[in-house]
Amino acid sequence: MKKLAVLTSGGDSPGMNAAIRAVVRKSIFEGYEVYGVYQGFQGLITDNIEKLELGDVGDIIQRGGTKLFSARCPEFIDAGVRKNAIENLSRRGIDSLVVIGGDGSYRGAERLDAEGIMTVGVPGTIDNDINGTDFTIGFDTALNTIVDAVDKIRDTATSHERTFIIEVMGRDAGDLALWAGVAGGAETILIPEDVSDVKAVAERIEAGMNRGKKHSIIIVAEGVMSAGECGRELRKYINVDTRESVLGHMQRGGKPTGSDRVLASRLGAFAVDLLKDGVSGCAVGIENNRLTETSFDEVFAEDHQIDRVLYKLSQELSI
Ligand SMILES: Nc1ncnc2c1ncn2[C@@H]1O[C@H](COP(=O)(O)OP(=O)(O)OP(=O)(O)O)[C@@H](O)[C@H]1O
Ligand SMILES: O=P(O)(O)OC[C@H]1O[C@](O)(CO)[C@@H](O)[C@@H]1O
Ligand SMILES: [Mg+2]
Repeated sequence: MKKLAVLTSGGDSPGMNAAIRAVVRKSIFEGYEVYGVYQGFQGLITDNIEKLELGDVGDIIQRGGTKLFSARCPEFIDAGVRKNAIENLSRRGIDSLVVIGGDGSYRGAERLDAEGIMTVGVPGTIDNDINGTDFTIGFDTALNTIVDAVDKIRDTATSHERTFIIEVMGRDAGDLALWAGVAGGAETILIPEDVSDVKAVAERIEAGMNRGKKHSIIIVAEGVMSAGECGRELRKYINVDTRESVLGHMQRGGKPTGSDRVLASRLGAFAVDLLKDGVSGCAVGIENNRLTETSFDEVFAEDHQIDRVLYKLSQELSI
């Protein structure tokens, strides 16, 4: 019987459980024996691998986090360490692997594929920073978590006539900041894909205040600077009552949205389809609502780009 394994790696993201469920159920549907690797690449090295049955992935589609746990495992860069991981799979007769994770996890997945384990990547990260897909699993949930926080902060910003600086995650990508800024009606969105001119931001806030505007929301992506740094910079140019709010890891938790559950289900099952057809060394994605596969080489070829049209719109709407 063909054997396939699945793992989650890197920062967890809401919807990873739905993706695990899809991989497991689709694999069994296709006649595979399926294994769960616990703690990402770490579990491959330590041989933390268990056979999964249909019932093992019941009652998880609605849960945040990952049933298989996740880890950052820096030593996986070492080919000698990976050899041990591959041996742990081969000993069980497992020749196919689904890696659910972000861009870093794809690096490990690409290596495993080159070294003899047929591997497909599924984009699971809140950062939305992966080429070959319009959306990553968890992005929509994190976006909604941020928007909810922004709405709440706006209430108190209005009452106290303050400028709030809200720092959001995204590592080197500005997608969460941009989408949350548009959805939350932020006055300013600072993303790493553009030059951040805090003096110009201060001038805009001042102009707004002169027009009678009482409060302001600035969303700053963590890849630009911290909320604290942004506040200090801003106060160099204007005398404004600011408060900073770092949303932190709450952005990674919570029930996945319906969209993330459906996306995870589609992508997880598609990854199994590809492996069944002998296709590997690639990542699955969704582009214009169509399921696509993109070779790891192509995924890595260029830096992830922000949606420039949406960014321009955000500027037009926040004057
Ligand atoms: N060059 C590489 N070679 C082999 N493995 C790698 C490489 N880069 C990263 N990895 C593995 O992938 C793991 C996850 O990578 P990383 O911490 O960048 O998270 P990610 O998958 O990008 O997810 P997220 O950004 O959402 O946290 C690393 O801890 C490491 O085990
Ligand atoms: O949970 P950790 O290891 O602190 O990592 C935080 C990072 O992980 C992410 O949440 C997901 O990549 C980033 O947005 C953030 O920079
Ligand atoms: Mg990443």
